[in-house]
Formats: sequence, structure tokens, C-alpha cells
Amino acid sequence: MNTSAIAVSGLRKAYGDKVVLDGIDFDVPAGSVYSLLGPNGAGKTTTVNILATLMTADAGLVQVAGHDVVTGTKGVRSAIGVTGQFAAVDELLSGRENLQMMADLKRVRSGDKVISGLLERFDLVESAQKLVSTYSGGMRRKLDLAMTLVGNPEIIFLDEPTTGLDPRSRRTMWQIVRDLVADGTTIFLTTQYLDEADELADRIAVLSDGRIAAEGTSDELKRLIPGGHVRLRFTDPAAYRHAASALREEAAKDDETLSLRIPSDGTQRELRSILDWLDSVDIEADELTVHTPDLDDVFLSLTERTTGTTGTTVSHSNSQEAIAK
Ligand SMILES: Nc1ncnc2c1ncn2[C@@H]1O[C@H](COP(=O)(O)OP(=O)(O)OP(=O)(O)O)[C@@H](O)[C@H]1O
Repeated sequence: MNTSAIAVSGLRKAYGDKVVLDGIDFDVPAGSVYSLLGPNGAGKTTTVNILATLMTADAGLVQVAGHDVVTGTKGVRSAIGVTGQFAAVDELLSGRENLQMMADLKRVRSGDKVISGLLERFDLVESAQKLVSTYSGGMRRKLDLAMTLVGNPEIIFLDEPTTGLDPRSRRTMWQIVRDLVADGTTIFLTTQYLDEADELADRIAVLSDGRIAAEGTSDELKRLIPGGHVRLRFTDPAAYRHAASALREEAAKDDETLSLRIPSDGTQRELRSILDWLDSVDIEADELTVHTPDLDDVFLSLTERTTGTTGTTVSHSNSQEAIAK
């Protein structure tokens, strides 16, 4: 599908003199899942708020469902559903009443049927008559998403949808997202769980220092990291210090976990050379693990400056598909 559900260019936003979005561009194809990642405070919620017309940008062009967020606010609002940190759930109503309120607000036909279907889909039938104030965090999240689905919005913003959910509820939520996409819905997802983005997103953008640091499919982003690493862990601090001092320049040290990370592509030849080197400097680690790149590595590398984490440096030149900006 080639049409854009969301098109953003030159988006800027500052709070006072604090620049949060410093000119970001991205495009979300209709019927896909697009995930925005970034460290705490990177501006993910700010982006969602602007796209969902809950906040105005300082500059830039933003089109959602073909409507400009400034001049076509009404059109945008009728095409989207928003769930997450600004949930519309009313604690003093029951689950069913909340859904009813949403159905009335959106003037949904056959509201009762739609509501019963949603309660069933989200496994909320038994608690439908109970006040939301008695719901667990997970139940509230499910109700929040169920309310978002009333009226079948074509684009859904999911802001950290599975935070606080148990593993089973998380998987239920993932399946719901997949079903929605299979029906043609576009999902804009922010999450702090990289495995969630890996699992669900067609494309991922990493926000860092007010800019999109890299953008692509999960595989494309992983290819930005030159190989994985071998992790050596020690239990004896003296052995760790000895190994750290003998370490090659490009390896990273973690004093807290007494572990060393040596860049490696994980091939037999590389592993042999690392083992030979360990023998030659008389180092015996208590644990040796081979690690191939995952989204955690990508995230740590791309957001290194913001989070202050020591990670592998990303090579920006070795991928044709992913764009590291
Ligand atoms: N209304 C506001 N006024 C002033 N500063 C704000 C306001 N809203 C957000 N900020 C600041 O802007 C930055 C981005 O916030 P935002 O909530 O968009 O980040 P985020 O990526 O969603 O973070 P998190 O992962 O912690 O939810 C933060 O430094 C935050 O403190």
C-alpha cells in the first residue's frame, strides 16, 4: 500500500527554550504499524499529542488521514483513536457505561452490539458492570483500547499500550493490534519495550536529541550495528580489573556487572581469535556469551548521548535501506 496515513515534515516543538522536536520527518504508510522509540523525555508523547491534534506544533507540516492537523482538525479527529497516557476512561462509571459514553459521543449505530462485541474481545464481560475504580491497571488499559476502537477509527495512536500488563495480557494486546492491521487500520505505536516494536512494527523510528536518529524496518536497523559482541562476565573483581586493563580499545566495560563487551560478528573465526587472546593474557571469564545485535543494541547505540550509556558506535554508512540520520 503506498498511501500515507501520516506524513510529517519539518516538525518542531519547544517548551520555552527547551527544544524537544528539532525538525523531524517521517511517513507512515496506511495499514501498517509504525513505532516511535526514544529514551524517556525524548518527545514521543509530544509527537503523539501533535499528530492527534491535542497540541500545536511550532513549525512543520503534519497530515493525518489526508487532513492537515492545523487546518483540518475536525477531519483528523474523526479519523483517529487515541489511547494511552491521556486516557478518557471515567473511573466513576462501569466499563460498559464508559463504552456506552464513547458510542454516544461518536454516534455509533447499533451501539449495544458494538459494546458487547468489544467487552468480549477484551475479556471484560464479567467486569462490565463494575466501576472502573475497582479495575486493575491491566483491565483499565484494555478498556482504554476498547473505547478507542468504538467507531472503527482508521488510524490509532497507542501510547505505551502494554505498560504494566502481565505477559498473557500483553500477548492478547499484540494479537488485537495484528487483527486491527489485518483489517486495514494504521497503528502509530510508542513503547518502551523494544521487543514489542520488534514484534509488531513494520517500520521503526528512533527519536534522540530532538531528531530521528534512524528509521527503517527492525532488520534494517539491526544491520546498522556492525556485528554483535561477546560478553565476558566475572565474579572476582580482581579478575575483572585485570581483564579490563588488558582489554582492546574498542571493547566496553561495565563496572557494575563486572562484564566486558568485545565487538564480534559471532563467527567461529572471530570467537577463536577472542579465546586465543584471552588465553594469551591469562584471563578466564566466569561466563562467556555471544550476543547478536537486537533492537536494544540499536537503541543504546543511537541514543548513547542522551542516555549516557556506553554502547557500540553505530556505523552510519553500512546500510543501504535503513536511514541513520
Ligand atoms: N507541557 C510541558 N511543558 C514543559 N515541558 C514539557 C511539557 N511536556 C513535556 N515536556 C518536556 O518535554 C520533553 C519531552 O516530553 P515527552 O513527554 O514528549 O517525552 P516522552 O518521549 O514521551 O517521554 P517518556 O518516555 O518519559 O514518556 C521532556 O523533557 C518533558 O519534560
